[in-house]
Amino acid sequence: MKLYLGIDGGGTKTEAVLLDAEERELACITGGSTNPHAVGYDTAIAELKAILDRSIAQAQAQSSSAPPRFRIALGMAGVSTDEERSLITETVTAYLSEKRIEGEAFVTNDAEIALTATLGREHGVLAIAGTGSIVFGCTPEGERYRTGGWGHLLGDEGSGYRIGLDTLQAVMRSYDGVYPPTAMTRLITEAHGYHTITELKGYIYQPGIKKQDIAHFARYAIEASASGDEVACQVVERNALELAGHAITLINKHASFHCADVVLSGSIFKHSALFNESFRQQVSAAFPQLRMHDALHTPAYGAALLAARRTP
Ligand SMILES: Nc1ncnc2c1ncn2[C@@H]1O[C@H](COP(=O)(O)OP(=O)(O)OP(=O)(O)O)[C@@H](O)[C@H]1O
Repeated sequence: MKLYLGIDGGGTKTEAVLLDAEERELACITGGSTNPHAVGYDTAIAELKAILDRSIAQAQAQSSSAPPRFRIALGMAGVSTDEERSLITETVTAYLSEKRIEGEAFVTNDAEIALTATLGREHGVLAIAGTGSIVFGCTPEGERYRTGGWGHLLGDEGSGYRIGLDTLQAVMRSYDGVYPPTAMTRLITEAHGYHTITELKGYIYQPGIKKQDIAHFARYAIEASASGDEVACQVVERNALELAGHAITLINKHASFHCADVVLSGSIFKHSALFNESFRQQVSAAFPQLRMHDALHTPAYGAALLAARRTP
């Protein structure tokens, strides 16, 4: 019996989806971040092995006959160079042999799995706004292009991280009177049990504060902007326009992208109507023939489809 496991390793969480030979979903497992640039290699690999343990235990519990054979596709945020891909492939291959499990693994990227999840194919344009951000394009002939995706220090425009950082800076500017009062201040003080917003300083400058801790604050801009808060709307719209600029640059790189399907993926597109709409308007104004789609299925499901359909 052959089973297909798709893994979407994000900056905040990792999701695994298990499909049977008929591409029916058997299980969905979630765990912590497996992005080595967000949590470090040791933690990322330990988390990946824990997710493999749980996925394989679920698969074995559901297969009554002979032990299943696995094909595993991993779409990992932050794993983009050949060296990084080899390291993850070797780690998973060694894991399978150590556990005496029959199977093979290959690493794709978080863009290809998200495109496959919605379009059922790997060509098209994808904008991801999750903890990080990237715009990715693949032509029908398999040529690949990307804009952004350089991580939180070098890029990540329009990401949860950047919106989170802008949110933190905006509430401090509002406290100083540089910006007008904003509902984000109350949302943060209430959620964190602060008496005053200045307590943020003690939290943010603690050692060990990570990219995803900053990205967490994006939710306050998203919530306040939904009620029309001026400062929050500016934060959200500015980031949507920055990511739209990346998308327009990417689309300009190849004629086939000018009338392509564009998939909008990641929690920021999902949870912020303002972000989603601002992005769509800006990009459609430049390329009116594009077809925009909100992501239909999870990227982990797309990874599992790739595991089923692509030979490593
Ligand atoms: N309910 C919510 N409301 C508003 N924002 C949210 C919500 N849930 C998550 N977010 C935002 O989305 C970010 C995570 O997005 P997502 O789950 O798409 O990323 P990820 O897959 O972990 O990361 P990536 O793919 O970028 O490495 C959080 O950091 C937060 O900023």
